[in-house]
Amino acid sequence: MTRAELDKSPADVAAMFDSIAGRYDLLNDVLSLGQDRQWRRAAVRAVEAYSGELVLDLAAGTGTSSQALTGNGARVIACDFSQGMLREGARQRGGAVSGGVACVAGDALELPFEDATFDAVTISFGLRNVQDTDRALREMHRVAKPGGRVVICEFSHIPVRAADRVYSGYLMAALPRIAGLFSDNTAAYEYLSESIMDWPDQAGLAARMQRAGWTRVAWRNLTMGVVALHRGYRPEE
Ligand SMILES: C[S@@+](CC[C@H](N)C(=O)[O-])C[C@H]1O[C@@H](n2cnc3c(N)ncnc32)[C@H](O)[C@@H]1O
Repeated sequence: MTRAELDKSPADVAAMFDSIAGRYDLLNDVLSLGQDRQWRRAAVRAVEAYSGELVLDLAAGTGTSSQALTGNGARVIACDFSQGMLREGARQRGGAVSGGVACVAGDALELPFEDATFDAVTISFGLRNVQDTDRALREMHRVAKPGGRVVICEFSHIPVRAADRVYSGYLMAALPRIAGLFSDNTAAYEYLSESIMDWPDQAGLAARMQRAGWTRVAWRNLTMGVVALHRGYRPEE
C-alpha cells in the first residue's frame, strides 16, 4: 500500500495518487456523502470564468472540476504531476485534449508556464497535498495575469468546537474504514484524514495567501467549514 506522510514527499504523493486514480472519483462521492459535487459547483461559480479566458486548474487530478470550468466558454489547462490521475481523467473524457480542457503534466512548485499567463488560477483539494504551500501560492501568483484571480477549494476546520470534535472523530475513525470497503489502499485515506487535521484554518490560509502576494483575500465556509473557498487577486501593475 502506498501512502504519503505529512512531509508530503512529492514522489510519495504522486505514487499514492497514481495508486488510487481508478477509484478516486467514486470514493470522493462516497466519503463526502455526495457533498463534493456541491463544493465543486461552488468553486466553479467562484472562479466565474468566461469565454475568451484561460484558466489553470492546478493539481487537477482526473479533471473532475476542469470540465465544469469551461461551461461559459473558457479554455482550461488541467495540470497535475500524477500521470495516473491525468491518464484516468483522459480516459474518462476520451482524450488528453477534449471539450476545452487540455491536460498538462507539471509540478505546482515549478509550473511549466510563462509569467502572467492565466486569467484565473484555481486548485481544488490539491494545495494541502503540495509539499511547500507557500511556494505553490507564489507560483500560482506568478502565472496569474495582473488583476487575475485565484480560487482555492480545500478542506478546512469547523469553527464550532463540539461539531469539530464529531467531525474529527469521523475523519480519524470512520473515514479510513469506509474507504477500505471500496479501495485496497486504506492507508491513502488515513493520510487524507491526517492531512486535513494538520491543515491551517481559514484565517491561517488567508494569511499565507497574502504573504504570497494575493490581495483582497476573502473566504467563505461550505458545509459549516468542512470545506472553505478562498479567493484573492493578483494586484494590477
Ligand atoms: C485530492 S487530489 C485533487 C484532484 C482534483 N483537483 C479534485 O478536485 O478532485 C490532489 C491532487 O494534487 C496533486 N498534486 C499534489 N502535489 C502536486 C504538485 N506538487 N504538483 C502538481 N500536482 C500535485 C496530486 O497528484 C493529486 O492529483
